[in-house]
Amino acid sequence: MGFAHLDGRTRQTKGVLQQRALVRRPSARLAEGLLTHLERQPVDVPWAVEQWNDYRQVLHDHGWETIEVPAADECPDGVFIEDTMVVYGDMAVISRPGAVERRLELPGAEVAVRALGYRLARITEPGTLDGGDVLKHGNTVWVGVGGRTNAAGVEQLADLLRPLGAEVVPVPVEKVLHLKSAVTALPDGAVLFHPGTIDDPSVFPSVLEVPEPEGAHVVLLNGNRLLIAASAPRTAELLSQRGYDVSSVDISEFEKLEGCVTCLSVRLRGV
Ligand SMILES: NC(=O)NCCC[C@H](N)C(=O)O
Repeated sequence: MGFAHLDGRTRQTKGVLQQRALVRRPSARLAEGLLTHLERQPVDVPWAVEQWNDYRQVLHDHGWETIEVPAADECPDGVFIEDTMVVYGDMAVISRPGAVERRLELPGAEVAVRALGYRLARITEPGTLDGGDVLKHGNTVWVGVGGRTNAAGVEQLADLLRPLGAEVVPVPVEKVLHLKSAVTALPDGAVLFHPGTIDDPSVFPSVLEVPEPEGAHVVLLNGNRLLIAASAPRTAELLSQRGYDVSSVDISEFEKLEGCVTCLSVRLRGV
């Protein structure tokens, strides 16, 4: 017996829940990726590809099917597929990245999610929105605003998701690239954060402070299983002590480009 999380509600389904994740292979031009808050460092692209394969393997080990979005080799940041869309229930909202150069990444992402049967909507001018600015838990959708995502983008997303039962909450973000560079949520809704990344953590009903910035990023695999970056060993230990089954993956080459574990996939939890 599976459960489908559509329209923000959980419905029992006859089938086994399909866990599918969109991923996109790193471009050979990865080292040219955009930087906002970090100094540029040399990037070992072949090692990045190995890390990307390891990331996919952890998803596979936990029952996820990864679906490769058509390559975008001319897009250095194409591997950060999370930014191209926001999926809620049976709707995929195609983003309008705040960085103009990343808009070339959208066509392949749109083809892939349409082929999976999702209804499509899109953010349009003057709105901008990156998927990395959108954190969902239950029917609450927190959206980072002030960096790559502007107020018009938040408003458009709210207009699209409210009819599906979502409550959209804007969160000012300026110290880090995206909202999910600062916070992600545990299965129980507790929001992980490291001091100094967001001004006002009280916007979240429940928070858990973590000992390192990278510890704020987790991917929910299923049940109590989490994926975290190898650069957050103290947080991995903290979460293990709280009863979570934590898998670590080294994504050092992506972190050099302000990427994190959530950026490398779009997780689709549907039937
Ligand atoms: N969701 C994310 O946090 N994506 C990371 C994007 C990093 C990329 N170098 C950028 O600046 O757009």
